Amino acid sequence: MIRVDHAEKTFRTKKVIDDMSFVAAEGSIVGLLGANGAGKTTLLKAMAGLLKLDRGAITIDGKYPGLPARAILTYSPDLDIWYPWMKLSDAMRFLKDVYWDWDDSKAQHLLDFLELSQETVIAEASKGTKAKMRLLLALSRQSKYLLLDEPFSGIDPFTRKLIAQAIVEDFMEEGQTVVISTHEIAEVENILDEIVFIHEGKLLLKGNVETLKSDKNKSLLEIVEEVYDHARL
Ligand SMILES: Nc1ncnc2c1ncn2[C@@H]1O[C@H](COP(=O)(O)OP(=O)(O)OP(=O)(O)O)[C@@H](O)[C@H]1O
Repeated sequence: MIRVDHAEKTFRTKKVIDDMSFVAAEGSIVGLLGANGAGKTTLLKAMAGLLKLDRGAITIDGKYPGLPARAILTYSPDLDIWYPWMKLSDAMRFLKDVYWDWDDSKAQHLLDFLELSQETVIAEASKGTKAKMRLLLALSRQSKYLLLDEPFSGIDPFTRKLIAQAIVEDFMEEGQTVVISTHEIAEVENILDEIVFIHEGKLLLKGNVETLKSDKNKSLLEIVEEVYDHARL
């Protein structure tokens, strides 16, 4: 379980995470939703141990982010982290050398499904292809916790839906917990179990997607838009 407990983070004078608390239960897919600048990446980085909170705490199965939790968590950032000369095969080899949970057969399956070539130089690939490569590199590890920052950004809407569904049906590990930050609410609402909707660092709405939808008799996008409009008044 990932537990976020009264998390706070300020950059210079701006509070970008403000007294945030929620839980990502084991085996669930949680959508971290919010407009540009809401604080999604900051929160994911704090979960991954890449930045320190000013107040509050995050734990992953009771362990603090960073080194203690690294063996059970994969963080896939929304940017290129590879050297410009690296081919997809170089990045795959690197991760295989570093992580014991790299799964060769899953990587091969993902190469076929996402129609990727190992020979492609990552820096030279299109935006959509880079996004698919990031997904392959993240999903080929069998880690218990998976943090995906904007995994569908740059992928066309038709393919997005297909990939989102495949993540759940074909590529998720048993009991794996996935946190996905995204703006693409309509395309992913079918795969999400829970949502955490944030705005300017504050938590506006959290809950089970099916319960929220049946309580309000609306789509997830409509519910989130309503809450967002209300918060901006
Ligand atoms: N290192 C930093 N120094 C100063 N401010 C920062 C830093 N990183 C993020 N911020 C600010 O924190 C706020 C939240 O940024 P964050 O990247 O977490 O938002 P986001 O929800 O991921 O946005 P987007 O959807 O546009 O990617 C923004 O106002 C951003 O400018």
